[in-house]
Amino acid sequence: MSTGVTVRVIKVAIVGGTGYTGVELLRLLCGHPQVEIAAITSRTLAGTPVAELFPSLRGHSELVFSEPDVELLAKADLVFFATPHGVAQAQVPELIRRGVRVIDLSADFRLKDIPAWERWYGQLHAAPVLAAESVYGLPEVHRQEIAGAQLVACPGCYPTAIQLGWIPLLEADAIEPIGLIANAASGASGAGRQGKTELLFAENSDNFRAYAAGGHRHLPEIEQGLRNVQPQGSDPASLTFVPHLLPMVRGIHATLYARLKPGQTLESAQALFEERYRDEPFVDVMPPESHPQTRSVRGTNLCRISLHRPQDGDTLVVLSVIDNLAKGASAQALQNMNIMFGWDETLGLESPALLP
Ligand SMILES: NC(=O)C1=CN([C@@H]2O[C@H](COP(=O)(O)OP(=O)(O)OC[C@H]3O[C@@H](n4cnc5c(N)ncnc54)[C@H](OP(=O)(O)O)[C@@H]3O)[C@@H](O)[C@H]2O)C=CC1
Ligand SMILES: CC(=O)N[C@@H](CCC(=O)OP(=O)(O)O)C(=O)O
Repeated sequence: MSTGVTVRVIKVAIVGGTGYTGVELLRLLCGHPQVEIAAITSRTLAGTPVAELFPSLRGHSELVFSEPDVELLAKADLVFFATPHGVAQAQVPELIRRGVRVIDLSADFRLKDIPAWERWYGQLHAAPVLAAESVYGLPEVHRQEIAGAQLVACPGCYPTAIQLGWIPLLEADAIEPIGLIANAASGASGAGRQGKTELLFAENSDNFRAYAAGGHRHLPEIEQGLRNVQPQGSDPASLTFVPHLLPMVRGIHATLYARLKPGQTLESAQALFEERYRDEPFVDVMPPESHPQTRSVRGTNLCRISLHRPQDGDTLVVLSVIDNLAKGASAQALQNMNIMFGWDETLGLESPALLP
């Protein structure tokens, strides 16, 4: 997709460059022709060359980690926050005042319901007005608003896989919106690059388990996104969401269960998906009854989706896979950047998945 806008090189900065989404952003940005990476921050490793911490970037980056200083960040045209929740909401207001554009990968600006955010994240929100003004960075729904946004809140990884798997059906009022069920499993990189016992190799390998089955903080984000696309007057979508931890590094596999409304079939649902995502460069609607694999999207910005109708009953099963660090975080952030600056949406995101 070409917008005809004049192409220029912009300066970007990454806050949180020692984490998994930060380094994934850096990997992708190194191959982006319109971007100069002006700064990458770490409080713990300021002064250390990036390629010393991440040898995969030797020969690709001469950058040295800096302290996350607002004067440094304000020199950039665009700042990515790849930090735990609570960090961006404290630092973004000043950058916004100075006219810098921001893409936040954390949950700080995703929810419009601030009391809900405060309940789920257990702290007061420091910038509720900015949260109200931010644009939710799911391009398949908000492309136009993203183009003009100063602050984009990148969706969470589970919410991306799950929303893309149900949006065509809810927009067309083709499924019962109440009582949806989402079982989703994530690779361990979804939990970030931090030392938690349950993420040790000896705990997580050769093992499979659910977590937060009684309520995960992505639930309100998913419900907000699903309700946003429903026709007016519909019963608001509600779901049971159970996340699982997979003994692998990257990838999310979501299995979504919904009841078809009378008159709907596998074929009509398949037609809805094919029509809805026909022009989407990063959503692949596979033939019905196929089985998308996380491996087929590893390192890419793709979401691959397939539909099933077991035993010809009234349940429609949607399978949706993404790479949590890519379409679930950093590659989606790049897609948002491309839209914000009027570039081809696929710039820097063209490579196929890594195999094996
Ligand atoms: N991992 C995933 O698959 C996904 C993650 N996300 C979200 O993206 C964000 C980043 O995730 P991830 O990369 O996994 O996290 P990591 O834990 O791997 O990295 C966090 C980074 O933030 C920096 N940081 C921590 N506290 C501060 C602070 N107060 N000020 C400035 N920098 C700070 C850390 O560096 P240092 O301490 O050296 O400064 C580190 O580089 C999180 O909000 C996460 O929920 C969203 C979608 C998917
Ligand atoms: C496997 C794993 O632990 N995954 C993380 C999801 C990471 C993510 O997307 O986080 P935010 O929405 O907070 O940005 C979790 O369940 O907390």
